[in-house]
Amino acid sequence: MGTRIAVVGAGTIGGAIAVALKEAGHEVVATRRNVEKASWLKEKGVTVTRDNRKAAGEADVVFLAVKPGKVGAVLGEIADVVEGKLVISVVAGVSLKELKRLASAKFVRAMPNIAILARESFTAYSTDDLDGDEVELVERLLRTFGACVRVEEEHMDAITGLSGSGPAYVTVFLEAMVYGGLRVGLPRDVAKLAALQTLLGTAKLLMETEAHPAEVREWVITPEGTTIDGVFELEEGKIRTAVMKAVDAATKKSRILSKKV
Ligand SMILES: NC(=O)C1=CN([C@@H]2O[C@H](COP(=O)(O)OP(=O)(O)OC[C@H]3O[C@@H](n4cnc5c(N)ncnc54)[C@H](OP(=O)(O)O)[C@@H]3O)[C@@H](O)[C@H]2O)C=CC1
Ligand SMILES: O=C(O)[C@@H]1CCC=N1
Repeated sequence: MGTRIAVVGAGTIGGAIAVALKEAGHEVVATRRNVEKASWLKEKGVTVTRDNRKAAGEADVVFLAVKPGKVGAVLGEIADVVEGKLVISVVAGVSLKELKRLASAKFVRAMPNIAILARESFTAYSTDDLDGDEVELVERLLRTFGACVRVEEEHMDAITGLSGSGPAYVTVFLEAMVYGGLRVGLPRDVAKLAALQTLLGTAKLLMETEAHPAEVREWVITPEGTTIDGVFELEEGKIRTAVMKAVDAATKKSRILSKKV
């Protein structure tokens, strides 16, 4: 049976959450102030309103998806109607301790990514005072987004820097792959499909074989062949350092976001 869900803050990620849950058979009400910008949600059967208190008050589970700087005001507005309820926050950088200071709800801190739109999110979550049935409900809801893993809260900022922000890094790499293809004369549509399918296929291969990425790379590099020349250029461009620095910078930013509440 479907659960009654309110998504408070139906922007980019809140909208994706609302649609995924609606399509999984739940009753979903989504809120934002500019409701005219949420017509795509209505088309998917999500009820849209400006009324946070009514939406949260009538729901069994509330998702919180506003920006960190809005959490204090929004939780202040709905605190009494979410008392004792499950509230799943996907807000970057805001700790369970901070959330509990703002309302007496049963909080879950979760970090999905935009691949919810394709039901292929990696979502990590953390919580400390839910019973077994509540944890089961949370996982059932989060699994509608894609893969879901429970972690200690100390890892949530790093998860934000790695997989929460990750789709942005991957699209930079993908765009570069496509440009590389254009530079050596491929038609645009072929270059795009070649890059996308290569990413998808490599990820699937690594998942299925559980091989280390370095091992798969060795399978591709033929001695004196083509790939080693490409890999040589990548290493000279310090791609690994660049990606590690990107994850590090986003993690550090997540760690300071709590100060904005
Ligand atoms: N984008 C992503 O990939 C991810 C984002 N997140 C987290 O999700 C949160 C939202 O990010 P994102 O979706 O990118 O940002 P958006 O700006 O797209 O969404 C935030 C939404 O909150 C709404 N909002 C603001 N104030 C209120 C209010 N008082 N009541 C109800 N709704 C309100 C805004 O709409 P309006 O102005 O119309 O009210 C807006 O649509 C952030 O905390 C971020 O850390 C987490 C994982 C991934
Ligand atoms: O950029 C942000 O702050 C959010 C959190 C993770 C992805 N987007």
